[in-house]
Amino acid sequence: MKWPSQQEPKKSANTPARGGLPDGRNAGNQMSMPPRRMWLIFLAVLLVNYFLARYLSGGGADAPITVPYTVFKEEVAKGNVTAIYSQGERIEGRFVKAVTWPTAATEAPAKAGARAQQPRTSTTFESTLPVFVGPGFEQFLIDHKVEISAEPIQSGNWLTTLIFGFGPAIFIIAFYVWLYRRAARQGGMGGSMFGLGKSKARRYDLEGGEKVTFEDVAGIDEAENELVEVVDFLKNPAKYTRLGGSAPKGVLLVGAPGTGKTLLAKAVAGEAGVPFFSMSAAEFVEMIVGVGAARVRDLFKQAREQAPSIIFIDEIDSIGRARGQVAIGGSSEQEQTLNQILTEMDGFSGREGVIVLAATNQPDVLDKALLRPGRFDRRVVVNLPDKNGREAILKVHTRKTPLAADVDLPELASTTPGLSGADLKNLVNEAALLAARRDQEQVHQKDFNDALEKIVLGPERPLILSHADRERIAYHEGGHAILGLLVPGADPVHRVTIVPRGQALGVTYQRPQTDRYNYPEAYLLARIVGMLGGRAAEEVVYGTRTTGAESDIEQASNLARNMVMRWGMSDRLGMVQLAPRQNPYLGAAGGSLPYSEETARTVDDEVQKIIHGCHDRALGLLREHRGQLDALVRALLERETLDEKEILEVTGLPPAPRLNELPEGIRPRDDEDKLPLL
Ligand SMILES: Nc1ncnc2c1ncn2[C@@H]1O[C@H](COP(=O)(O)OP(=O)(O)OP(=O)(O)O)[C@@H](O)[C@H]1O
Ligand SMILES: [Zn+2]
Repeated sequence: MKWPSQQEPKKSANTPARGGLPDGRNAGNQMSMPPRRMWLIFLAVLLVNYFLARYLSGGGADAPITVPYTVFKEEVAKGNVTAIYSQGERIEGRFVKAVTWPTAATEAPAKAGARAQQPRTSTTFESTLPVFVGPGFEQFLIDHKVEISAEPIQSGNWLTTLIFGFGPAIFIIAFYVWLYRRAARQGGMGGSMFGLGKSKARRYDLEGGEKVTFEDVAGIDEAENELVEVVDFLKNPAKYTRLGGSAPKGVLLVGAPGTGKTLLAKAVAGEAGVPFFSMSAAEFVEMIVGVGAARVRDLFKQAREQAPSIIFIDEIDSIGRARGQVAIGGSSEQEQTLNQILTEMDGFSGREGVIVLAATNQPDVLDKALLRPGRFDRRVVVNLPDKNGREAILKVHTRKTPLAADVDLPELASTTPGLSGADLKNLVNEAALLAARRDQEQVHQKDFNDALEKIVLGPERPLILSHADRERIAYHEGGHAILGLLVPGADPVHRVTIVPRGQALGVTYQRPQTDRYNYPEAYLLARIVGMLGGRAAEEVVYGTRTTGAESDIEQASNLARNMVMRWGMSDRLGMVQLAPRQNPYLGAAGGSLPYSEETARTVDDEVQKIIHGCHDRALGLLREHRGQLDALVRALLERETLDEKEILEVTGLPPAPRLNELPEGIRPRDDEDKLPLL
């Protein structure tokens, strides 16, 4: 049994955030026609070819009949042959009057094993001369006025030959030409099939991609503001270069996945009204060495021809890794590609009006050469949106969604810390699908909540649980929830459920009132008390323990360890850094800092002290408020899911007093000081 609780709707690794969505930027990736259908067309073409050939050769009235030499000689003797053409032993010829062969008479004694031939009538024939034909043969023909022709007799035959001989080849070639044209028009496959060195860059605006403007970008205002200047430059390059100043060439967009880097780049192009060439860096590098560099050249050439324009290189870290650090194999190819990008960027003056935007979520691994002046010397950080940002993004994506009156976007924004723009877009989409499935005309708040739960925890799991199990789960979740209400400084409890979902058998959601960028110690302790509340409730009620607290224990231990090792919250150890800071984009960083064994023991002691203290506090509070806990559990067993209002109603508890909140707007600089979410 495992019921990780108190999950914050943090972005989970398997959030099906982006990908399946109609995103426009993937449009050029695939041919619009599935390969299977192309094979069908190919087959059809071959079939048509076959039947045409058969018709012309077999079905035609003038198809020659094959006659024995004796019959041929007879017909010549009768004066019924006008002309022949001979090549080696084979002769073709034309009758005066059509002849039917084989005749009914000759058919009967047909030799066993001889191929049965259907009687046919024709004015042309073929035959084979026996080797013993003497010199008198020619005279014999002349006597019977047979013209000996220098050219093949069967006039219609060249077509047959052509189709038989070259038809399939011609059709195949035509088919490929057609395929290539199509692909070239789409800018997709043609590149990889026929011109490896062609960049597969897609001109977004030509693909029928909707024009994106800053209107479509929300919640990342700082990044947006920094790009306004780029737009201005593209619109009016002369203004900048008039006094000899040089224009921006490269801008690096840094931010977590799904924060809208691609969207921003498109918006810059859209605002400036210039072509947008986009390409993922991973696409540059193929198995064949040298291809990457050629593609880069081609990409820049295209962009320059259509300047002013924007080149967008996604995931630049996949080729821009510091040289020499790349894993063996493929490294030289990456290096070449990277060098080509550097060369191209040095090559244009900046007056040409080509601006290169590149995106990455790992700026620290990039080769320093990429970041030098004249290259990607500007860096724009795209942060995960804060509460107001999330609200704005939800507004953008619900523009076309019919929302019911009960939908509270600010509330939704406050329950979704850690979600990116792409996640929020996905949330709106899931909620709309859910509402449609429920035959509603509008999307309700409940649809959003259910969609969020599904995204964060996975779909509901139909588990058949005994009454005893359900009760135990209800007490566990009830413990988390009650403590969330009782402990000063804890996040408000937003929702409790004992519906199994994904890995969890039950969930208690708490939502921060504001985005916090700086966490007071009391808040951290309140969180640990809440995390330990599930197990504590089980102990108070049943006096026994289960495995259900595994992920609670994991989270609480991590938090306590960070308090001691990173945030100087142990009096015994003081403000000594014992664990490295975490990369905000990569989660926990590897490596550890050196310290003595004695310190290690002290760390363990201090962590244990925090955990034990919080555990005792949880037990004490729950014993004291057993009545409220029982009431909450009764309601949970009955209704399975309770929201904030219902929880306060059934427990009769007032919302817990809050610690002083940080004023909104206090933000860390860039990506530096943001505490990793817990
Ligand atoms: N700030 C935002 N405002 C509005 N929509 C957003 C925002 N951020 C992301 N989205 C939505 O999410 C989609 C995907 O975002 P986008 O591809 O721009 O993210 P990204 O940062 O480039 O991600 P990746 O690093 O994975 O390439 C966008 O098309 C857009 O619909
Ligand atoms: Zn729990």
